Amino acid sequence: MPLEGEYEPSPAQWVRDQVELYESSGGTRGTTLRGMPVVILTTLGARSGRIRKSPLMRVEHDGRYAVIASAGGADSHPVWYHNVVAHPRVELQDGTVRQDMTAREVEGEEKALWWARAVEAYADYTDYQEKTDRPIPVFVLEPA
Ligand SMILES: C[C@H](OP(=O)(O)OC[C@@H](O)[C@@H](O)[C@@H](O)Cn1c2nc(=O)[nH]c(=O)c-2cc2ccc(O)cc21)C(=O)N[C@@H](CCC(=O)N[C@@H](CCC(=O)O)C(=O)O)C(=O)O
Repeated sequence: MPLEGEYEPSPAQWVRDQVELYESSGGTRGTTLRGMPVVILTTLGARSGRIRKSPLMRVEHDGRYAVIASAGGADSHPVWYHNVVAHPRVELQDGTVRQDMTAREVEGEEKALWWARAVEAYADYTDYQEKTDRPIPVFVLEPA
């Protein structure tokens, strides 16, 4: 059941453009960043209730995904982090496949396992965590 609400594009032009290309091509174009696979996370705004879409690196294992709230190693969480906390029912588009998912933040050993998978998919996550004292949150997404 798709999330309902008015879509509010990102204020960041490059993000908006990637979402637009990804979606308008049915998930056949705009699906990478520097050659590495990207997914689109759709969330419900924690305050606005608007539909928000965030391209994120693809981290997948046995049909489950992780999304990493790295924000390039910034000292504060990306805003979409608060949306997922407030509304764990999200949508994920992986290429041509779009799924309803439920997100939960993971800690401890489970986080370490998924962090290793994330770094394998996108090595820059290691640099991002070194750049900030903020523990970078990891959500695991499972089919709703
Ligand atoms: C700029 C800001 O974006 P953000 O949600 O902080 O997310 C920043 C980035 O994480 C986001 O742009 C990602 O897509 C960047 N990004 C990645 N970001 C990551 O954190 N991890 C990744 O793996 C990642 C990969 C990636 C690949 C390709 C690409 O093009 C971008 C990629 C934003 O959209 N702000 C909006 C508000 C958005 C919002 O959700 N507002 C909530 C309020 C939430 C609250 O504050 O409670 C609401 O609508 O209610 C605004 O200022 O109007």
